[in-house]
Amino acid sequence: MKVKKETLFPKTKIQWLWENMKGRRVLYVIGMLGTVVYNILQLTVPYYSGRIVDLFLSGADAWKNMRTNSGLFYHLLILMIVFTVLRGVIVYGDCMIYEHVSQTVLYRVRNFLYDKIQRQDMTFYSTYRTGDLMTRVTGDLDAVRHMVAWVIRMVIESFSLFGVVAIYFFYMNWKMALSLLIISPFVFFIIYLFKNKVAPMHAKLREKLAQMNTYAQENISGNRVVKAFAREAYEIEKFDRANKDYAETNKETSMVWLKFFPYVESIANLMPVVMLAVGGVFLIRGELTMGDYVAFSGLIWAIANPMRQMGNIMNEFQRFSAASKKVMEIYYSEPQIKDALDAAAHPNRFDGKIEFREVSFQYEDGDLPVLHDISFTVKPGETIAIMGETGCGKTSLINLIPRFYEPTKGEVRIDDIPVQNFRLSDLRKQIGLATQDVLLYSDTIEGNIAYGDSSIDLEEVEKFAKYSAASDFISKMPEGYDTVVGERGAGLSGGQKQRISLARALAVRPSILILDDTTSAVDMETEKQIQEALRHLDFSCTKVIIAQRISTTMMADKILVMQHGRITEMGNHEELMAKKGYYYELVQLQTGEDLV
Ligand SMILES: Nc1ncnc2c1ncn2[C@@H]1O[C@H](COP(=O)(O)OP(=O)(O)OP(=O)(O)O)[C@@H](O)[C@H]1O
Repeated sequence: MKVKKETLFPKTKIQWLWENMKGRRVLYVIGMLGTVVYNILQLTVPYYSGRIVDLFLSGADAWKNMRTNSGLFYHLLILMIVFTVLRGVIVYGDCMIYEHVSQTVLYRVRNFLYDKIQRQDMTFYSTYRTGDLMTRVTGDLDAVRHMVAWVIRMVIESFSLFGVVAIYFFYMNWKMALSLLIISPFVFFIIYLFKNKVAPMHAKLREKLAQMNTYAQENISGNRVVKAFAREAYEIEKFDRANKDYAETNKETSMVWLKFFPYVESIANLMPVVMLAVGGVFLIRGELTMGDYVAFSGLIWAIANPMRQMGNIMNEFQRFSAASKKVMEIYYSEPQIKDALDAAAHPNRFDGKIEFREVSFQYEDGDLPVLHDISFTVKPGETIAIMGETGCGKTSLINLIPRFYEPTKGEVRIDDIPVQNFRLSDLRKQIGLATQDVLLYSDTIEGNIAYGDSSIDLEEVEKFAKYSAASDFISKMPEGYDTVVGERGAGLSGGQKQRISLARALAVRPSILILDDTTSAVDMETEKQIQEALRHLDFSCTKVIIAQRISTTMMADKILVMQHGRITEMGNHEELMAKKGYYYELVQLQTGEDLV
């Protein structure tokens, strides 16, 4: 599949969030309503304070009221306390709701992404770097969680607080309210300008983080190469540069707000000044009671703080925007290679006939085709050997059998059925593959061999290890088949890893066995043993073997010689020797070295 960097998503970011809140939406709406409610309750303290001041502290009858109407005083005081406690309880419950829903979204999206990534095809893996993918499922996803848990809450909090208090201000004294609120549109304009500046910064920041994570991941997994070339200092410096770059971009992003902050802060700070000046005049003129003045000043923060908070919210919103785009890119990505809608189930073993019909192939990011008009047939149970100089297209050819890639022209058939007509799982279950680059899991040797079919018992594992000439060295290990091989099979030689990988491919009893230079690192004697074992497997199996050694190819029923993506010679050992072409020359060359 061609993974487009600029993808149009079927849903907006907020719709996508909403979709992933399924099952928790009602709870989330309750949370949002709770936010509005506890912000309304913010009014109660200044309201009751205002009334207490007017009735019992500053009014002309204050002292008299206190003596004759002390019940009301305590009543107001108790209500103030009750509402304060109630507000505290709602805030607590509300925080729990936001946290709970955000964790649910995080869990759901993370699982979904992992599932998506697992099902992607080869092009996806060559398009995305591991560090970048890791950033998407960790840092980017956390920005999404933060949106649900904090940003949305802050938006509701700021707007509801601002709105409720503005209405209350107008209710108390519209002239006073207007004087205070008239400057607020400037803040929105400043925030709008800020948004335009900070949005690209967050996109850049996110790329820098992915770059840094990629360096870290590559260095950790490639530590042996680093050590072999004594490049530790170089790698440390490279990471340091990426780290510094990230830190600088982070700083730059923060600085953007600092450019706008003084204006917003000045406007917010102007509020108490306006309050003092205009409120004072209104008090003197008798247009405002002392109680209302107290209520106004007790709530002035509720107008100023949302203004201050706005920058922060916009900043976090842009972070979410940059991160969610990256997450959604994976979320909505579809592999090109997937089951055809009419793919029929094929649970039985294949006979093992393989046919390439005028197959050409080019990688999507490649400039030129790597395979040209490849045609050949392998009968069930036969062994075909593919040879040719490095880069001539051998691996590309065998990758078309399990549909890791699709031919750009022509058709690959198994048992006379185009491979596209099988379900991918049915097709791949019937193929045992040992790749050039051996990757063993951090598991026991037994676990690694039984990876494709965990139902097989130790006895069978031992049998497959015998086929691949691995049983001798495994039994010499102190813990035998229980030996845990580290990440990438550390602690084993290249040839040992290859033999375990071969046993793993055989352990699924495949109808088609594909070996990509699997015995290149084993000695001649061991390779002979393996070839002999492969001829006497206790199940029928067509073998496709990429090999460079004549000792392997001469036993094959058919040999394909490839040059520059084309088949230049085809036949068995005797036929190709008689041709006196490239194969003959190779035999001459190797006979002097290997075959005596
Ligand atoms: N994922 C890829 N994307 C783009 N080009 C690729 C990719 N993999 C291989 N190629 C190119 O395709 C060509 C054939 O590569 P391939 O791995 O099939 O050769 P090979 O014969 O198996 O080589 P070797 O013997 O070294 O393993 C090479 O030119 C290689 O650069």
